[in-house]
Amino acid sequence: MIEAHGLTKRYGATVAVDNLSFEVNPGKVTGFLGPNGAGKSTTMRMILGLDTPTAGDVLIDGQHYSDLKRPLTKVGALLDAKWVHPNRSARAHLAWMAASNQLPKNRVDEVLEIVGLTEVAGKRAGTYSLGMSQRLGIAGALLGDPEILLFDEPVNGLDPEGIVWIRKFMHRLADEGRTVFVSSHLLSEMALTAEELVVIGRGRLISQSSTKQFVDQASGSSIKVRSPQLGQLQNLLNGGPISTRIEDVEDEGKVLFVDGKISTDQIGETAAANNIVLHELTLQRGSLEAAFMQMTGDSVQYHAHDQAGPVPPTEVVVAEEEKI
Ligand SMILES: Nc1ncnc2c1ncn2[C@@H]1O[C@H](COP(=O)(O)OP(=O)(O)OP(=O)(O)O)[C@@H](O)[C@H]1O
Repeated sequence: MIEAHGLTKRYGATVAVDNLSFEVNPGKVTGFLGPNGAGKSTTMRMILGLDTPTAGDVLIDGQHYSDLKRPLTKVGALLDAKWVHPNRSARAHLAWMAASNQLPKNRVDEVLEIVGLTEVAGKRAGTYSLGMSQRLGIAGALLGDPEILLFDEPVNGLDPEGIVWIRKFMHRLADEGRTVFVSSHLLSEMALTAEELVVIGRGRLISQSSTKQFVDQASGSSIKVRSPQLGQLQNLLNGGPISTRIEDVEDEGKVLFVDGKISTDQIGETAAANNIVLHELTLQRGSLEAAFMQMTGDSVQYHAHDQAGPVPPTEVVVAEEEKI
């Protein structure tokens, strides 16, 4: 478990992390989201004792990172994939890391096998592609078989197969009961990978919740109904704590949208009890991207000049890989 309490980091006049408190629990993949410059990397560095907080505290299972005796056996991290001596082979690099934490030598070949680098383990790390370097970084994080794993942008530079591999791999690590904390710019990837989210903007906590709650709270959801008896159904539904509207939708004709505290089950049952034929009954959830834009709108430090307007809710939770 990772616990941050009032974590703050100032660099001169810049407040990189501002009174941030959150928890990352075992058994789940927790995503760490925030616009560029929000303070994600600074927070990760403070968790790992690479930066000292100006105020506040962050603990790993109740201890500061600097107090861990053999840190690699407790926390594994991938922060910067290119943080490897370019003339060292992957095997030599991992052997050096293993020796620094009194880990058995055979663990090096095990982790190389896990990340699929066995065949190139003797090559100089400087010749690796970014994707291979990411895999080497992940191998390093796994060396001590730690309970807690931190990954900063782990899918950077990976091809689609590599992205799917890392997603499944993170789920496996969480299923084994480990704490997995991962930052990414790829919202669609986070929607598939993370069950929990810590969202920050300008160094401050915006939200900590499940991914589903985050999407539902921020962008709402509505129920879409198509039926040849729309008016009749609308009359039956009106009156409760909900709102309804009928709209003309291209290629679909008239569609009833229902917002508020009502489920698709309840609407289906109301329709059946009144012999109303339904052609469609769909819960339309917002996308993670729409929720993210809405929740972090004011905290984006560097806006693009041609920034698009708010993204409307879509039926599909996950859009194709879209960058923040
Ligand atoms: N060593 C440093 N000295 C001065 N300012 C810094 C330093 N490190 C980070 N910052 C500033 O702190 C803020 C947060 O940066 P950080 O890299 O933690 O954000 P981030 O969320 O990881 O961003 P990105 O997604 O772009 O990597 C930024 O304004 C950044 O310019």
